[in-house]
Amino acid sequence: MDAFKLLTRSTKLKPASSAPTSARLPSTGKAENPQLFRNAELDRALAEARQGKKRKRGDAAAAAAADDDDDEAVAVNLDFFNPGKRKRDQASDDEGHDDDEDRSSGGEEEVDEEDSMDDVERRTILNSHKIKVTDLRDWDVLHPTKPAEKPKKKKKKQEAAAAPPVPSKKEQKKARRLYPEPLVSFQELRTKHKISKRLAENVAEQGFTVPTEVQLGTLPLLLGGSKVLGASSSAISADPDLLVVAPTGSGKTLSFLIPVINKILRLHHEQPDERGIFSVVVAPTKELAGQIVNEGRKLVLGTGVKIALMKKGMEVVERGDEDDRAVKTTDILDEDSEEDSSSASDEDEEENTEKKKTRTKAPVTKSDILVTTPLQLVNALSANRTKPLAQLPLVRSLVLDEADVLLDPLFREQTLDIWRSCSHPDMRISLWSATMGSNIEDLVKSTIKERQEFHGLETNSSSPLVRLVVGLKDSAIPNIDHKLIYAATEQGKLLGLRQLLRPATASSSDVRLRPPFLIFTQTIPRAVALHSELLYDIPVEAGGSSRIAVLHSDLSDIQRSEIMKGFRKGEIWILVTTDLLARGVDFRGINGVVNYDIPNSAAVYVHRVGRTGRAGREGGIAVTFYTKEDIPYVKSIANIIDVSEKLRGKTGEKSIQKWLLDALPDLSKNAKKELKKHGVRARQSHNKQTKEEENGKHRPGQTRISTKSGYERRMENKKKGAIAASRKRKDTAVPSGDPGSDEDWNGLDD
Ligand SMILES: Nc1ncnc2c1ncn2[C@@H]1O[C@H](COP(=O)(O)OP(=O)(O)OP(=O)(O)O)[C@@H](O)[C@H]1O
Repeated sequence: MDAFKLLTRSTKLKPASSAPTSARLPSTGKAENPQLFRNAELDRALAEARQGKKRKRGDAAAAAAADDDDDEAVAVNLDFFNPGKRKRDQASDDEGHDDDEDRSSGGEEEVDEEDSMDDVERRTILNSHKIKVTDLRDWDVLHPTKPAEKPKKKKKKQEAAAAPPVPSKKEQKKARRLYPEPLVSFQELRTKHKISKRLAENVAEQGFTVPTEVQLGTLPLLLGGSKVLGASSSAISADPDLLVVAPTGSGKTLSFLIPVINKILRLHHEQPDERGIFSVVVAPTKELAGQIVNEGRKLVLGTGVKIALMKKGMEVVERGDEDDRAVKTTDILDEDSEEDSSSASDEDEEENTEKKKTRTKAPVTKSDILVTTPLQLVNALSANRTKPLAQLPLVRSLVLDEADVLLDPLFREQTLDIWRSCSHPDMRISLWSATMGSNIEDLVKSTIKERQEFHGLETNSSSPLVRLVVGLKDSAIPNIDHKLIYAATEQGKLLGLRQLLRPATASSSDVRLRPPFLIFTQTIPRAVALHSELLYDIPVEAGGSSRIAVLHSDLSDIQRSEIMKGFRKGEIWILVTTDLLARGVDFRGINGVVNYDIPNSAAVYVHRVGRTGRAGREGGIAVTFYTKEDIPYVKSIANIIDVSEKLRGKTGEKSIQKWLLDALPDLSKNAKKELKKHGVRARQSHNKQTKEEENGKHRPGQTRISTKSGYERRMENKKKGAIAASRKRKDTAVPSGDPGSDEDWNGLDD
């Protein structure tokens, strides 16, 4: 069934050939290449150069294999558990899953040093894929001044004269650049980085052909086993704390899960008696946390590593407290309220219900990896805030996915609490997002220091904080088309949206958006209202109202997961939602995103539109409607679109004309803050009189989602109310003189 054809209600659709984009829609399948910044010619030249280098070595075997499969040709030392050694021990993993496999493929060969890339190759590959790696340590840590040796007087004078001048900022910046050896193929995970065979097989099982840029850059850094050269050829030790900014849909999940699982496998082998939570992955919403667990489950299959989603009532620490055997708990905060704040800070706040119930203490989880939203884990660590925060003493990796939002004021305290509760001296943190505010780096640096001091750990300069940026920081992916459409009024937006739903009625130059797609609104009530407005826009032949759904944090967990399933399966074609789904959630074949209401910040725009164009898929469209009220807030979005098109090297007419960019007003810092916190004020509380309306700045109902005029709606409501009242009068025999009967009737409320 062609969803588009049915939605257009037209049989006069142009054939696919005349609509060239349809051939490469995200929903049509796999992307040819998930790398966003590749240079095919350069890649070919490098591959040839590497092959030439191997042949030169006169190693006949390597040369023969290089023609076949480059990675197999690498003479391998597969000592997964002992990467520093040259020879492989007969290691086995604790569960015995990998034992035989590792041994059989291990061999006693040595790592071929010459297979390491030379400096020029590393730089060329990293630069061509727009990967920039920077050592963020303070300059005096990076270049400590040598302690005075008490030299002879004469020598002391000479030394003082020859003391190196403090380098300029530019020189420091250059000196901070790092050039880790990139991962050119997934096979190298095994051959160079010695991950377990089973894990490597699970990765291969996913069917990915080449690593994405973020995988290419971060996996070697996090897995170790290869040199990380600095600009001045100084090497750093692996296993750093890592801050990653990489485009939406670029495969960050795999980038952090592989090293996390690999580290745990190593720990299982080295310390078989030590069991507990070794890794914590924090994500801002349940939907994203659930998705990470699903991805993780595919990777841990048969490795003996366990991954679990944090659930209410789950015990994460052994308290040894008898009171806890059967505790009366007060679930002060429902986690939905936490997600609400991530979705739209302004949404009508859900009343936090206090649920008092008696429960028996559950056994402590046996998972190695715990994936959680911040509040859920903090509640578990503090017994719903009735006890001091417990520690997580075994955690070696803490992953903050969508780190910028987790460190935003809304979640900051909870996230920092989790961070501080990880007390192991070897704990490393990695922070991932497609956007990262400028304040995050300083916050991360100070928290690393603070945690070390808090736990009395030694400040370890050999575990640096490294930043890896793919492409341009805080920019939208270049492989989607952006449309910024002026709709003047709320009614104009609704008309515009209906035109997208039935493009056959629009002219050929108009945007064509094929389902499945997402529609974002500013608040939950607006999402609900838009959903009911569109319910009957889908023809019955196409499945009618069952094809459109609304998802927000006021729904129950079960409803939320049912809708997610329906959308993933393709049963739901159009999903109206809030910013709850703006981040992280991966619906691979989404053809487009509609910003029915403009996002609260440029960062939210980047994340919302990044739900399409995943893993390099072409043909995704991002439509943003704006009204007169939005004009003061549109410039940052227009700028993002402009930069994205420049990145793409788009020729011809640009989506954002220069005159528009020049004409749009800049937003003050305070106004930006205000917008981020509250959204566009005019549409804050749907169906209620807003402050602006009260002050006469906006006409009443101006921001309401409806094509009907206020007068029409009032008349309709009156009619409905009158009918309801008359029924009520008929149905219930009202005892004479009952004072409640009149007061109960509230049909005329509009
Ligand atoms: N090397 C690869 N080749 C092809 N597809 C890949 C590769 N790595 C990951 N993917 C796929 O890319 C999609 C996006 O991955 P993922 O959800 O990890 O992106 P992300 O970078 O976390 O995005 P976001 O910033 O939106 O959270 C997933 O469907 C994943 O399976």
